[in-house]
Amino acid sequence: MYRIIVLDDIAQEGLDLLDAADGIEYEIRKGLPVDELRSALTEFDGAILRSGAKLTAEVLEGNRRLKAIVRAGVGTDNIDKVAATRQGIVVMNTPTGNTVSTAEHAFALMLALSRNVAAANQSLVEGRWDRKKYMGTQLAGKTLGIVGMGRIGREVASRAMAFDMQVAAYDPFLSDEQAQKLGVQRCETIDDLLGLVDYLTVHTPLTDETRGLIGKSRLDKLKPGMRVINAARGGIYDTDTLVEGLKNGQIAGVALDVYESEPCTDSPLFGMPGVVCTPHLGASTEEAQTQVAVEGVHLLIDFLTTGEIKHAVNVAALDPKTLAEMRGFMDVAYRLGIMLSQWHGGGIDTVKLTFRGEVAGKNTKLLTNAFCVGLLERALDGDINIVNAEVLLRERGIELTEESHREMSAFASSITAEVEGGDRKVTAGGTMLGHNMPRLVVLDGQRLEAFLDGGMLLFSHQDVPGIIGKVGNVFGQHNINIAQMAVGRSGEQAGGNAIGVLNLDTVPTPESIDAVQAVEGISQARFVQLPSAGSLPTWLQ
Ligand SMILES: NC(=O)c1ccc[n+]([C@@H]2O[C@H](COP(=O)([O-])OP(=O)(O)OC[C@H]3O[C@@H](n4cnc5c(N)ncnc54)[C@H](O)[C@@H]3O)[C@@H](O)[C@H]2O)c1
Ligand SMILES: O=C(O)[C@H](O)COP(=O)(O)O
Repeated sequence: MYRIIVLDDIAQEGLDLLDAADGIEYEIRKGLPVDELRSALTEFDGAILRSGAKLTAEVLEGNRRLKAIVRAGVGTDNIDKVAATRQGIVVMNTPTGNTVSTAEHAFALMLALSRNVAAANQSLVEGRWDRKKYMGTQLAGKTLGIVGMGRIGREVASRAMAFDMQVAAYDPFLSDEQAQKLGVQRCETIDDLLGLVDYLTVHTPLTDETRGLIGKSRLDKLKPGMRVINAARGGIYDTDTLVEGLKNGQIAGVALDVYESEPCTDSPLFGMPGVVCTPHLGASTEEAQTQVAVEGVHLLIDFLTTGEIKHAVNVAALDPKTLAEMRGFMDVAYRLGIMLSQWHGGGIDTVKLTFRGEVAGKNTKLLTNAFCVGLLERALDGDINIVNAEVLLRERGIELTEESHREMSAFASSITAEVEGGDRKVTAGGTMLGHNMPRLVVLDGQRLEAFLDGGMLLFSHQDVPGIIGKVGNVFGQHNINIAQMAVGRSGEQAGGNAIGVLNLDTVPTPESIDAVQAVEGISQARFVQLPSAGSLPTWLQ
């Protein structure tokens, strides 16, 4: 008998499936305090939950029985995935079941803001017939800004267009071509978007990049009198900034469904004029709850009874022999992905991977997935791994092609990646030299040899005397130590295009990068951050 624990309210349709499944029994145990939760989990093989239960490292630590956790919903931020992975627990979610309901809720909040629905209702039921006070604004003709054009962001966009709104969007993975197809105006940066929009809605996970997206430094960049909506994750807008913006009129309305800490029954925003809030109801429709419960229960039963893993958001089990054999080149592929996402720096349309030599005869899917993890992980807050990376890449409309050639190039094995989007194409080749030493051996067609490690400054330049010395001087003046340096060029003759790579001991200041960029003969300089050995994902350790 497999035992499943149900930790939050899920739809009856999901429970009916559990009742009907052979070899499965379940218990509903909601609202357990930490100690009881920790001990309860040791009696079960699988768990299913929503955003209520918190599966922290403390709760999961030492568990030898639990093998799978299913989130009946999207966000897995209430599950410590690093801890789960270390415990060998697969974490899965149901990425699409509540997409439409959440988009509709964001839209409901936008309409409620525009027409003062909540405040007018409150005033009426308190006995006032106040038609003057609640003058609203029309959505048609206004511009909606969307940060995060994933599943929910795109559904919101199509609804906004049906309401005759213009849509401007920012998402690092949105290319011009995709934006054109979706009928939205793509903004290069978040700041480009902010000044344009009458309404702003966010549909990203909470990451280091999205936390405090609207904070004090951006308040005066907003179009005066605009309105903001958050049905993604609490913390994306800074609460104090929203309060200040409402008070000084920079912001006319705030609608929130999510909070930094939940449950939340106390916020300085509650009760302020122009504020409408709901208690995390985005996914609370009969349709969404039925879909996520049914899908979630299927995921658990299939995993426990057949070993099938779908929609995993942490590391999938790989047999130890394959992993040992492939780990070095998976590391190369992963680092090339991280480097090229930053070196390209914009929306990506196509990725081409070429495997040469011995590695071409191995399981190159693992290498492709490792590359895709590197390419996307900065935008996806770690909810990406070697199991789901390729699917997530293709879901974003990025075309992926792979080629394998058994004959060797200059190295026994190598990986070349070509990333294209907008009018920019970047390429990089990598290999392993020695034991566990990922190296960059080609960048944008120029041969070189550099460590794929830590902070790196990449710069394209003319192959003329004096440039390297000037770059060295800049970093000397800014007290930044250069650990390693490599230069390369495509041909044998001087005078053409060349590339330089510096491994730096500290993160350079924006001023120092500007100073490098200003050196005559340098066409482009960019700092990229790669992981050091201690900060690799678990599947590479
Ligand atoms: N309120 C609710 O009940 C509810 C329901 C479902 C989902 N959510 C939350 O909504 C969020 C989005 O869900 P989804 O299914 O659309 O996810 P998704 O993965 O399909 O889309 C997220 C998008 O955000 C983009 N992104 C990441 N970092 C970014 C950044 N710094 N700037 C701009 N864009 C960035 C990604 O490229 C991606 O396209 C999740 O956090 C999820 O937990 C809330
Ligand atoms: O990430 C999600 O799926 C939503 O935030 C919904 O959360 P819920 O399942 O607790 O309603």
